[in-house]
Amino acid sequence: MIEVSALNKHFGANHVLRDCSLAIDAGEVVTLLGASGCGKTTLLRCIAGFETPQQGRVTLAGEDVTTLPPNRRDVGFVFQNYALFPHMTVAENVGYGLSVRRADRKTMESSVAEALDMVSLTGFEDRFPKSLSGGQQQRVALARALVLHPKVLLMDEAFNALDAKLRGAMQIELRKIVKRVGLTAVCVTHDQDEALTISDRIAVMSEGRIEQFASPQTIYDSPTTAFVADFIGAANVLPRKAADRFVADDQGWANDVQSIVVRPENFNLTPQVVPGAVPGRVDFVRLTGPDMAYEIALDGGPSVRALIDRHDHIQLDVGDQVYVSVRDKDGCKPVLGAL
Ligand SMILES: Nc1ncnc2c1ncn2[C@@H]1O[C@H](COP(=O)(O)OP(=O)(O)OP(=O)(O)O)[C@@H](O)[C@H]1O
Repeated sequence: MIEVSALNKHFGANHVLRDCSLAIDAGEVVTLLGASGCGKTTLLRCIAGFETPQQGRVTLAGEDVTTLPPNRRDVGFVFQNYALFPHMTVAENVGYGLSVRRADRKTMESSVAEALDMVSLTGFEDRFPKSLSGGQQQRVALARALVLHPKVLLMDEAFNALDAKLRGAMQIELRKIVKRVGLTAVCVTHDQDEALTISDRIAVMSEGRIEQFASPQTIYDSPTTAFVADFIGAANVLPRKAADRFVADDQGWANDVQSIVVRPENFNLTPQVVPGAVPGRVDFVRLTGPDMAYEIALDGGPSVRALIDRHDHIQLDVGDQVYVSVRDKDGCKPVLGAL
């Protein structure tokens, strides 16, 4: 549905996108995730038509749109600050795109009503943006994009203006709406929880490159690089030598593997000696809610993080001697690169 092929974008000497390629299926929700400045907004703007790459191609539904302006692409856009017109009512804001297209009054009224219904804002037609909550304003912005029935919805940090609790609720709601309508959506965020909540697939970006493009589960369970492992969820990224202490028979890891990733929940802690376990000392203990999070300084280094279910009833305090082993050797994942 959306195909981005070997995109390169420079701003002067700044090489912002480096050979970015993505094939996004119809009906998929994809997130571009990465730290500030990694190029995710620029990639979204190339898909929208606000930027033109120096090299590479963007196709939408099979049509090469690389050099077409935004209004000639069938895309809807939700901006970070919603960009609602303050002097227009909710209905006028939502209907704006239709009035530009000179839709007749009847079509306009029924389309606006339909779009407001999709975002659960029926009855808000005559209100002005400033009288709405942040979440309601975001829904108006979404309705304004949906009213034109675009093939593709693009969203740039669309949840930033909301407080943490509302943000979580709106992420779930957005995903439900997009799935119900059957849209293809591409969203930019720097927030890993948001990416995990709304996405079918996540493109993790670093320094203008797409490091990995896969489902949330694959990204979490099988990251391909040390960067991705560290960016999504908590991870122990261990030098290969250190990991060999836990996984003696080295699992046939390839030669170019530099690091091994062990998620904190894959470590087991025991106060008594266990065959194959590595001795260490508890450095820090923290309650996370359902789990206890431990930092353990292994004898001879390095430090590792372990997450233990409180139902396991392991009582360990700072300074205690402890033995660290892995629960599942298959959960020790070889990755490229190091931290
Ligand atoms: N119009 C522009 N002119 C010059 N440089 C730009 C322009 N737009 C973006 N850049 C530069 O390109 C790089 C990537 O910016 P971009 O906004 O794509 O990153 P981002 O990952 O979305 O970051 P953020 O989360 O902070 O928005 C940055 O170094 C930025 O300064």
